[in-house]
Amino acid sequence: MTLMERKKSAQNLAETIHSLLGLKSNLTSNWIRSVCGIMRSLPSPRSSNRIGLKISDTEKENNTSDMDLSMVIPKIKDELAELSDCIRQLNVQRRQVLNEYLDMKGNIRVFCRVRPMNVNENIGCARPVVATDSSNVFLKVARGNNKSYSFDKVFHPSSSQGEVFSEVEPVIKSALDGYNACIFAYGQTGTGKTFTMEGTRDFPGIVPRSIEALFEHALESNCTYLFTFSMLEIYLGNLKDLFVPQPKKPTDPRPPCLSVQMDARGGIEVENLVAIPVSDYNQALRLYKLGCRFRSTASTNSNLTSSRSHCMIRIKITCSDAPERRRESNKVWLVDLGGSERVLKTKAWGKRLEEGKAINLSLSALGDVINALQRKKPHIPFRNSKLTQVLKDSLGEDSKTLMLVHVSPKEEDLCETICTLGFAARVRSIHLGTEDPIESARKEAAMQTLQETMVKIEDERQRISREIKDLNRKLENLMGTSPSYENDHSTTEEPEFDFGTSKHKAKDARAAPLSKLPRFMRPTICSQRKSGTEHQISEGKHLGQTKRRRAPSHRAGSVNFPMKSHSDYRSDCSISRASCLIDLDTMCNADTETEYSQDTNECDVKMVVLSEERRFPITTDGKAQLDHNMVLPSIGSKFYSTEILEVADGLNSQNAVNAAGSCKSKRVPAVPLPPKFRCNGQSNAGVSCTESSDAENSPLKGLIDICKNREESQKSYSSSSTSEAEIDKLITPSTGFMDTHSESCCRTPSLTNESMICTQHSIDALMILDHDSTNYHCPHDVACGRLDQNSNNGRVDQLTPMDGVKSETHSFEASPYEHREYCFSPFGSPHDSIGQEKELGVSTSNCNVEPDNSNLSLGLTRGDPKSASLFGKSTAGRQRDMLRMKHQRALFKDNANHNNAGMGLKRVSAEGNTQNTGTVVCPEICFTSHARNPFSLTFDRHVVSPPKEVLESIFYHSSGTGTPRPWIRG
Ligand SMILES: Nc1ncnc2c1ncn2[C@@H]1O[C@H](COP(=O)(O)OP(=O)(O)OP(=O)(O)O)[C@@H](O)[C@H]1O
Repeated sequence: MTLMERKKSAQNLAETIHSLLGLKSNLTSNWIRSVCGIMRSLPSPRSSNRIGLKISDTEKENNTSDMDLSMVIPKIKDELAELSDCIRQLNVQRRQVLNEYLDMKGNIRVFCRVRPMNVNENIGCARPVVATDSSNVFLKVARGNNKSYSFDKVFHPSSSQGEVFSEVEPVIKSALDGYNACIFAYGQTGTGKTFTMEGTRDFPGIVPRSIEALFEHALESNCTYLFTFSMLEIYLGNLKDLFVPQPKKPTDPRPPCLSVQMDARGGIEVENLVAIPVSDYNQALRLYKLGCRFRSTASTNSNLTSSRSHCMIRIKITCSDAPERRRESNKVWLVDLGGSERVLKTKAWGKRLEEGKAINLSLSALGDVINALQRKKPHIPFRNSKLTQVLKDSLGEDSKTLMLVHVSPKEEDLCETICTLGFAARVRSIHLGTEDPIESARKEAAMQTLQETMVKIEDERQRISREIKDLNRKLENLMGTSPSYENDHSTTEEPEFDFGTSKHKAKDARAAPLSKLPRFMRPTICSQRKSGTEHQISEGKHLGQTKRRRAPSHRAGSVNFPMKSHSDYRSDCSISRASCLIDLDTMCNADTETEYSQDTNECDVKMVVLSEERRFPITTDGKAQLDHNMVLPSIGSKFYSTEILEVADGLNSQNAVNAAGSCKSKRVPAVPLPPKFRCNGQSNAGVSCTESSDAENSPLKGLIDICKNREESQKSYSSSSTSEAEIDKLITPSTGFMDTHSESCCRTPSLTNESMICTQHSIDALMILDHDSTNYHCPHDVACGRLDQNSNNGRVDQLTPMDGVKSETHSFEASPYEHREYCFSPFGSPHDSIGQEKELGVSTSNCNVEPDNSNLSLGLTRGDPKSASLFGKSTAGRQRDMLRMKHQRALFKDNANHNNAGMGLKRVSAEGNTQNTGTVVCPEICFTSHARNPFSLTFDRHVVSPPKEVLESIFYHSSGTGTPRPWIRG
């Protein structure tokens, strides 16, 4: 037999056998075995794989030319189709099992996360009152009278972000299966809700991880998904789209408020909410960061960057080619709720009080709703708040809900912790000991079985995936083209639930040895502790951990709007009807306020029909109009027709808006002044100044005039030599004012020596630990009046000659994990000298006083405070800066470039420009620390303090107690 004939006969035999194999049910296994034996004995045998033909590479090389490809290829394709069907069925099974598993766990699950003590709390008197195991929280209320609360899962203080997300992951997974999902972070203010949801650059929270997981799973799937990303906040009962540019000035037209609509099937839609399609993780993250910038945050007694609203992220998922999905279009809500707060404790007033009340009301309404859902009550009070209205179709039986309750470990927060845990217990409807042990054991066993089933399904999927991969490769070789079965949805070697492969994701070291299991099924640190198999791994310490490079999120407050009904101070935004219900003078606390939820009528579902002009306000500024048009949905968009915008358009327009002056629109919380310091005729400046003839005689008059002239002529400072000369004259100390050598400070408060008092108090009250007290002063609660040159025609009449000088150098060390804004004033704390504490609320307001002759050189170093470096001072620069600091804010930023010893001092001007500089001269220093590690700040001060009456009209410090100071002495 020639080689050619042998090949031909082998081929024919193989084909014959193969066709017979199609009738395999009629053939005996012995017969197949013997035929296969014959085939193996033939030259260049063709081995058979599962049911098809397998051609070795060498043989392919030799025989491709004469093989009858038209026979082999269809068979491989048939095989692939069969395997794809298998995978599809396994997917359906997996979905069912996952859903069953989640149902058993509960469609509404409540987790608890206990915040770790921060450095300041550790060194202070606070002692932790919260102890946890994997599902219980124990409160040390009194000796022998501990309280305990049970949760679906408890994350203790050392739990990592990855651990938290591992419990959230199944919900995200089931969102891809078409279920609506809702994940909340609830808790007292300052307990770490934003940390859990947003996280930091190095410790990304649930939002970035969820986005990433969604895209990863979608990629692995064989379906085509469309994701759209939206962000809104509920601020004082109003829905605000965080992607719509906010007005830069109070007079600018405001974008219309969003309204909630319901369709015939009970689906909820937020009308006009901008939804931007995103196709990958990076796009979504960019949008998220963008939206975060417009969130309303403010400083309170409890948290320097307190969220004053509920921030809601909506990811809408649409998939039309997966009939097995629960819905064609569904949504995931990720909600960072505003912090519940006891108004009496936070001492909030005015704006902050209203915000706190609005937050408490809606949280109470949310608790009512979830409780009613849990108890399967016939009436669910969705209409009691905007929050619950928006989430109506995402809470309930057909949805997955996760509530992450956050508590503080501090003793002084015990009351709030009890309230929070009580709320959680109410939501969960289960208190410790009320669960039937037999029933829970049965449930545990069933869940265990489901877990095992899922693992089996996952194994099978992987095996078939590998086969598909092999066949595809062969097909490619035979055809010389890419495989036609590219959409095999399980081509990856990784288990479907393992997210550790993403290039964006910080890898979880614990994933490796337990990779057999989906991550959310792997034991957590808690359970490992319980079972004695604890891995001593904490977040950030993993070897080889890939850090996610996330830019630090920037926060900015909302734009100020004049509030008519409260004319004695500037305020922002409108007041909801809910907040109006409550008398501002009433001293309530959070506990009593929660009773108001049923009275709130802020939440009626309404159809807002806006005129064209209102939807698209025509401004004289063509660009502004363009911005709005680019981002707002189209006029014609009706209910359920939220326009989908191009992500690039949205981002571009936002960037344009930001560049145009987002810094300008940052919140500058205004602080009302007591009547004695308020002057007639001035309302929009924090401090009003009557015109006084004394001003004409003021030694600062020259300086004031210079400023005025400068504004009028719009000249740059540097170009005005006259100005500089005059400034020089004014600021140069003549009678020993500028003592450049540090001298020891007068520490004896003496009303007769105001300059010393002021200088010392500014440090004592704002920065230095009060060793005699168990409490700390609240350094950030600096309320500043404004001497607004525009509104006051440039006169700063109350400033009188300077009468003191101090030069000091101090070094401090900030605590880690701070993402805070600090303010301090070289003028000092006047409340002692005034003789009474001013309970004027809190603010980290800009200080817009005229440049005085205080001079600060600021330097920032990382790590060792002793090695703090000072930026050099340049006389010329200082003079320029002194003027520039008017209406400016000094902002420290943790530079990404760690090699830079100075770490970069960035100044943000009123115009939004930033410039690196080494010297700051300003009457008040405000800066934001994004530092994760301790850093130190060293400054030289040369303060010439104004006399008491000037201080009284400019600065007030609230006397917040109990709030840990962000600073410790370095
Ligand atoms: N698990 C944690 N690990 C480390 N730091 C944390 C943790 N939780 C919270 N923090 C820190 O505590 C501070 C307050 O947290 P955060 O701002 O997230 O609180 P919040 O509950 O969102 O407050 P609010 O409701 O007022 O907005 C932040 O500096 C944050 O970094």
